[in-house]
Amino acid sequence: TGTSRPQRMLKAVQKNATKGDPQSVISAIDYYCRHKEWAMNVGDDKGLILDSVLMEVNPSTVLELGTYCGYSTVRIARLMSPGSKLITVEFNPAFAEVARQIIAYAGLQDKVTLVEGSSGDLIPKMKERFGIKYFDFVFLDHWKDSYAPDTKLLEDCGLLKKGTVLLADNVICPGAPEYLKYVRNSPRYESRYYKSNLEYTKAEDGLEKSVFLG
Ligand SMILES: Oc1cc(-c2ccc(F)cc2)cc2cccnc12
Ligand SMILES: [Mg+2]
Repeated sequence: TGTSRPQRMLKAVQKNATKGDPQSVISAIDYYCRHKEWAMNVGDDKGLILDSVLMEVNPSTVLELGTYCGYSTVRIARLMSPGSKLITVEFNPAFAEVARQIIAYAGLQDKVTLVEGSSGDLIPKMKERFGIKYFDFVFLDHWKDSYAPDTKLLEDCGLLKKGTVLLADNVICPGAPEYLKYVRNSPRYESRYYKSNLEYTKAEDGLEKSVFLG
């Protein structure tokens, strides 16, 4: 066998980015994925929308579902205020291992708690394990058919408060139709679609921002 795509991405970061400089880590991954081999990071186009929505919220607590290699973890954590906390959940241990190293290379390990496991199992444990009362911001970027059930689970576990912002990746490609139906038809959310491109391609994709109304 040999190296995996995530391992090659990590090598590209170690070669081309500056330790402790999150922006250089982001640029190194974007360059690698645009010019060497595609990978399923949120990417630079949708990443700019993620940045602006995140800055608008300025959250104290963030939940990310789907870490992959940590690209969006770095994008989010680099913009978070001192003392704020990001919990990121990854099911795949090989992805988690690479993500830990990329997050540490960016120097953001103090803001980030990476938890390995299934979101469905971990969400009910957030309060007891991490002392989380509410999440101010949730980035959904894991398996698309988990978006809706995990959102309902966050509601049922009392982890959303009035004003919590959910931002979901890939609502067009690969698509999350059940999730869109749920947040767009529920009186408990105010949703809007940000049209963009599938990472590193010309295909359409976009982000859905949904504000929990309590
Ligand atoms: O941003 C993403 C993109 C894709 C994707 C894979 C193959 C395609 F041909 C198109 C899109 C999958 C994801 C799975 C989980 C989280 N994000 C993803
Ligand atoms: Mg994605």
